[in-house]
Amino acid sequence: MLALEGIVAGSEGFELRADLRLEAPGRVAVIGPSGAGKSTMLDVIAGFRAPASGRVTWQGRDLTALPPGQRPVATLFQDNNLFPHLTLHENLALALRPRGGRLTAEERERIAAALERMGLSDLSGRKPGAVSGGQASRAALARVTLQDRPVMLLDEPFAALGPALKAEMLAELARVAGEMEALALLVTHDPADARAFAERTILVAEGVAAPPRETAAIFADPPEALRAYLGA
Ligand SMILES: Nc1ncnc2c1ncn2[C@@H]1O[C@H](COP(=O)(O)OP(=O)(O)OP(=O)(O)O)[C@@H](O)[C@H]1O
Repeated sequence: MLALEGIVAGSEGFELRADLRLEAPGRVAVIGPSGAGKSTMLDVIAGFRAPASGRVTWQGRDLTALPPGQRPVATLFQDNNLFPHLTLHENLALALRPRGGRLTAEERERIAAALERMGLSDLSGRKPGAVSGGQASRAALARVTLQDRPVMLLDEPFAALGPALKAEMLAELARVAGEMEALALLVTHDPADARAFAERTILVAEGVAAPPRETAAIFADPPEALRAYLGA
């Protein structure tokens, strides 16, 4: 269980409040208007932003004071975080050895397996600029899975892809999150993504991240803020 307890966070002139619990494993969408605070909430969970008050706990353990690298959290953002000057294999190696250094045989095997699972074995020596957008997205996803953390935060990771490829990547993400028994939080602007991917959905609007509701239920009977956002 990941819990945000009495969280207040933000920057000048903006405040987000969150009081909610998320059962793990699970797939959760985070939806709401631009500037509502979706990324702020993810930053608080990842440890990139300290809340003004409240705490973040995982399985009852207080994470609030821990730096990002010591949290059980892996993140994937829209620009997919791959280093352009490194090959796909080297990018994945960094997930295991952030400070560089020689890989062990076991680490090499894990990287090879992660690339294979994403159908990228033949492309491991290429740089991100020399593969397609979908292949780069798959490599970024492989990198997140290698980190092997039970909480995965995904901030519009596939927004740059076309609809068919995005649907394929969401299915892939659902599959790996299931295999890893992870809690996956997906920020998206597209209600179809939430419907396709998430069992539960958090609405972030008017300065509040609401407790998650069943995705089908929240879209069947949207609260006013979601109705306004959807233009319904
Ligand atoms: N580094 C920053 N400095 C100052 N204000 C910021 C900063 N980052 C975000 N904000 C403000 O905080 C508020 C919430 O931003 P946030 O990025 O969390 O929203 P969001 O819901 O993720 O938006 P989007 O859907 O557009 O990505 C916004 O009003 C934004 O302008």
